Amino acid sequence: MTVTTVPAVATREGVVELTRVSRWYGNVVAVNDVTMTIGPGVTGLLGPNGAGKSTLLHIMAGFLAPSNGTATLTGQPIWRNHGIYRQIGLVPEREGVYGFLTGWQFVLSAARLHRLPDPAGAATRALDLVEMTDAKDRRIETYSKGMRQRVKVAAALVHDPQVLLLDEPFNGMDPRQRLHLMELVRRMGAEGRTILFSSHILEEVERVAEQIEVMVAGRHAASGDYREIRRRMTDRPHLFRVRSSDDRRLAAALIADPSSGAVSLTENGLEVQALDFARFTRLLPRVARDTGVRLWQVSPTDEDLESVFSYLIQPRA
Ligand SMILES: Nc1ncnc2c1ncn2[C@@H]1O[C@H](COP(=O)(O)OP(=O)(O)OP(=O)(O)O)[C@@H](O)[C@H]1O
Repeated sequence: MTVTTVPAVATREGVVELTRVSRWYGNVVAVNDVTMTIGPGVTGLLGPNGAGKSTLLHIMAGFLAPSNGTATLTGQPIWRNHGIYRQIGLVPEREGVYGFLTGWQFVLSAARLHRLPDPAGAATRALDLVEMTDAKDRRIETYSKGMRQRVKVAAALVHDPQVLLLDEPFNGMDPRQRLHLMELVRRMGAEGRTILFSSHILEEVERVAEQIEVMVAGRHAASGDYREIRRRMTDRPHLFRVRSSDDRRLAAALIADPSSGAVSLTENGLEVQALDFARFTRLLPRVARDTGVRLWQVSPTDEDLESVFSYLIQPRA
């Protein structure tokens, strides 16, 4: 007997698909011609501030209409499709919770808004899932950041949606709270839900997500396994500024090694492009020692997130 497993993308069950989606606000193009498929499991949506992550999540949640293109879930359009809204939960970035309510009241009101047949039962299950049962009768204003986030997740999950979208869920949490929420996100993904969360921190994304989608300046910059994305980020040429007791002598010695690319002398010292990052970081102190040059300053000039991400969107040979 042959057993055939049908991939989720083929059946499109629980699959969110964006096809050539753009969204603009007046003159601002927040999302620019994005085509993306998000299937069951955990996917991280990575990008610097202003990349268009929140806009994309809101389009997927049915909160915003695309200005152009289509967004579907399980093959059905999302925008103004009430049946589909039932299958999506969104945890927004902003707090959006009333501190005077208890966790129980907050999640129960979400269940009532969905007109669930058994709101109390649904609220109990959702609070249990995020391990907030013990604290459910305390007012939200007494919760820690992590607890508030988990209660927001419970409200977004109260109708048991297939798709859960989380906007910067780990922001502002302490490490323990972060681990706890990461564990919850992983568990929900393993149960077969389609989970997409946004972040601007690669380390955060790669600890939870198998698949990463990278957004830069409204464009879909890269997509893939986190190892591949990390490799591309580390392998890019790095630019360093170096100040030393004898820049000229150091430059001559560095040029001789293939791990340094262009080396230029400037008023502020040397600018060295390291083609092989790991090799260059070993080379520089060795060369300085061998040539008797003292290093005063070694600083990366292109380490900000924008330049790392920009590198990802450069066309490659
Ligand atoms: N309602 C709006 N009106 C005008 N411009 C907007 C609006 N919402 C977002 N933008 C702009 O669209 C672009 C994308 O914003 P968006 O919030 O989607 O990015 P983001 O990646 O989620 O960033 P952040 O992490 O800072 O929220 C930004 O330039 C932003 O200023």
